[in-house]
Amino acid sequence: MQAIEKLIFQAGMPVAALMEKVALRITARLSELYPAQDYPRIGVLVGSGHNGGDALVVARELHHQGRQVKIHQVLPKSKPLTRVHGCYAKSLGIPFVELDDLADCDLIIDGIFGFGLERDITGEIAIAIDTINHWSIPVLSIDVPSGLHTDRGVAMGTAIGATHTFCLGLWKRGLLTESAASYVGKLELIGFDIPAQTALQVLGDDHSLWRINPQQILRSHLPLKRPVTAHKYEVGHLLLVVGSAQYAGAALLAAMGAKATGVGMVSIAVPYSLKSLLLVQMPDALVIGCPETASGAIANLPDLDLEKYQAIVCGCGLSLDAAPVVEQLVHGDRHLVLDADGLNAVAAMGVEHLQSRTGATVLTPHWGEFCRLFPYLRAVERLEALQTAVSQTNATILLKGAKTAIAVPHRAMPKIYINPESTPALARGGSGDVLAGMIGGLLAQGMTASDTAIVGTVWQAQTAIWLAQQRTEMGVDPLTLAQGLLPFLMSKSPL
Ligand SMILES: NC(=O)C1=CN([C@@H]2O[C@H](COP(=O)(O)OP(=O)(O)OC[C@H]3O[C@@H](n4cnc5c(N)ncnc54)[C@H](O)[C@@H]3O)[C@@H](O)[C@H]2O)[C@@H](O)CC1
Ligand SMILES: [K+]
Repeated sequence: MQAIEKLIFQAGMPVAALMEKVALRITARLSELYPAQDYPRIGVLVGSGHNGGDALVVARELHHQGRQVKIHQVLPKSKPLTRVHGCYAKSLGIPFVELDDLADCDLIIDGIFGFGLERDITGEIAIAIDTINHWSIPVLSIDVPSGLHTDRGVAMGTAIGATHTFCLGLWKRGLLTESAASYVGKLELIGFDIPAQTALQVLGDDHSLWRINPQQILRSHLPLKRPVTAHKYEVGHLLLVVGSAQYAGAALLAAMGAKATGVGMVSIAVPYSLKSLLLVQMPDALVIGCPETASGAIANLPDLDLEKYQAIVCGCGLSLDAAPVVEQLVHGDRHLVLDADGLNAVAAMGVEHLQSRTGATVLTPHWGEFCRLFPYLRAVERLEALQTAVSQTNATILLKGAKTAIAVPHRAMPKIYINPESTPALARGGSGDVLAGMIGGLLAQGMTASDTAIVGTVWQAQTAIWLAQQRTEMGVDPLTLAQGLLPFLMSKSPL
């Protein structure tokens, strides 16, 4: 961003004009989200740099709209442009006040730091940020919540917990990270017409990090279309290798996730004692009862011709006692989705066994499972760790979290796609089983591994958001989720 900004200024755009343009756009969007009748009193926090300059222009405009604006400057000195905006605001009679005088505001605008934050925040500014975080006043952060590292998304000492963040120009990497999720609130991009040529010059066209556009992903992939002459075995045969005496429900939830994808045929390999349970719940599935270990896990797969399956999902509720089965599948050539104990079994056998697989491999770990798979990456930043993990395994890895990241093998440098919209309603035992089944169902129907991971993630997250609006976050249990996948799609594109 700094390099792009420099080129724009070199080409002749005056710095002050760009600040004016950006701040007017911020003001326009702010006025839509926080209308004057509901938010008459505005507190504006101003730092020493151009983030503070933006905030001062917004303060001026809101003052002219007739709102009661108060400004608190956190540092005595400012950059020249910020200083002159401050002088003009004073000349208009906008009061410059102590921090505590903002406590009665309806909205706080955070213009303390943007991408110019250089070091940890300490002393009075840290105290000010912590104080604001204790108030229950909505906060709108300009560019980034002050204190958050623009690239890494970690708090530098402390950081503002924003209600809304208006990111300026281009998405900043840090805002999309897992660690930023609890600081950024709702994210919006405020564009300011960066010339495409300038962006290309700085960034090139082969980026390794992408922000998923959920609406576009859904529109272009779902519902899946099948040929009019489709035969059930032409629209995918999926095998699930799942379940144990201890975790029977996971098998069922994975199967329900798979079913929602419309896959032509679902076969479910479970320990023999679970067979009748699965059949009652999934009469359309072929249930294969397998020999069991003493603990009720799958001991081995009976003589199955794995060639007939287009994809296999392995791991949901499996238990580690079924590790030999995971090993067999990893050494096979089928497209394979590994989840839960499937991942733990691979962690025990060593991830290097994935490298030579000929079929596609999709791993769906949360961070704990990821660290078991790649213990030497535990201390590395999440997205960097993900990139290394993909390079070493040649697998598509879906790292679950508030900002699920999907990393895909791509020449020298894996590509990472971040899902920007989700809901904590999904933080619930069983959500992952549904997802693994969905990915398997899509994979069996011929979608590429990377598309299945992206489409599955987006479809699940958007369904959960939709369900949470109707039933609250408490109401999005995995069964409801699996059953909501298709009604959600219908609500998007009624037939
Ligand atoms: N993207 C762009 O091209 C545009 C950027 N603009 C704004 O400019 C911002 C960047 O402005 P700046 O480069 O002036 O940087 P900032 O406004 O983020 O802050 C830099 C100032 O903070 C001080 N500082 C940094 N870390 C500190 C710490 N830990 N404790 C105390 N002081 C600290 C620095 O000495 C410097 O004075 C963007 O975030 C955005 O809001 C807009 O004005 C217009 C367009
Ligand atoms: K800010």
